[in-house]
Amino acid sequence: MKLLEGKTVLVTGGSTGIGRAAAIGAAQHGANVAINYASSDDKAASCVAEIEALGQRGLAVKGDVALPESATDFVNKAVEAFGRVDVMVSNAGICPFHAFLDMPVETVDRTFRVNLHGAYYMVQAAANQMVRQGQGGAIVAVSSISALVGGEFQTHYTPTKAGVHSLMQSAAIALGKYGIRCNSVLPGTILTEINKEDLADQDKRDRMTARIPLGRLGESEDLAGPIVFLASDMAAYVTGAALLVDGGAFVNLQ
Ligand SMILES: NC(=O)C1=CN([C@@H]2O[C@H](COP(=O)(O)OP(=O)(O)OC[C@H]3O[C@@H](n4cnc5c(N)ncnc54)[C@H](OP(=O)(O)O)[C@@H]3O)[C@@H](O)[C@H]2O)C=CC1
Ligand SMILES: C[C@H](O)[C@@H]1OC(=O)[C@H](O)[C@@H]1O
Repeated sequence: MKLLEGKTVLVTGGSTGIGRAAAIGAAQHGANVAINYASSDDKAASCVAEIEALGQRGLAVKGDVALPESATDFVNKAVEAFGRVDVMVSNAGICPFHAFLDMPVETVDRTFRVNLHGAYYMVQAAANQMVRQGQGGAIVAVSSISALVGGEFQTHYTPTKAGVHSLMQSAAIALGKYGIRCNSVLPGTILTEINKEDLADQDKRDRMTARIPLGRLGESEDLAGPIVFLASDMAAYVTGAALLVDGGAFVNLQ
């Protein structure tokens, strides 16, 4: 059964990792998909090619999510190409690992702007388009297990993920009257570009893996199903929810 037949899905940070897996998952479920990305032209083009190979329409729009104008530009270009927006997956994010006491101001500022401000502008732009269309919609934000727990080298990052989680809760209230559902996924540790360097440390990798009841770190594709589900009518009565997708890591205290 295809869950997103005929829908238009927008994904920020769709060139690689979780965003790319979400974009391909949406196309496999019958959606036309527009992706935003920051700089990886070749990877964005190859994602569009993969969407088109699935028989769907694809579009890549370059833009820094930290800038409010990137959000309106992304939504406008998607509407120009596909006529409407049914789903926004707000996913783009960065995590430049760094110690707390000497954290550069620029690193804090950039991480907040990309991860939190970026999500805010994208969600707002998509919601305005959905309200104009008058037929509801679905917004799925990629938050993190890090919205709930800390990280020594992520003091600038975990607050942004808690912020994204909170944004989805407040947006669910603000947008419910328009039939727009807002939910977040909370991935655990997923093997992508964002943590390639950090997880090159085999000791850390082994420690992270040992905490996971399902016995392995996640792959980007592990997020595709949960994101497609929350975006689809199968989740018609789900809003303001947060779905952990972490192999059980969060609950594994002892
Ligand atoms: N991997 C993990 O363990 C976890 C990841 N997450 C979250 O998942 C999301 C995706 O991360 P992940 O797939 O792992 O990372 P990747 O580094 O693989 O992908 C990041 C994506 O975001 C895009 N991006 C980065 N900065 C910007 C920007 N300023 N404007 C627009 N696009 C941007 C990148 O585009 P480009 O390629 O062009 O730079 C790329 O498409 C993030 O929000 C992250 O916080 C949450 C929990 C765990
Ligand atoms: C990038 C990290 O490996 C990853 O990001 C998160 O949000 C997870 O908590 C992991 O720490």
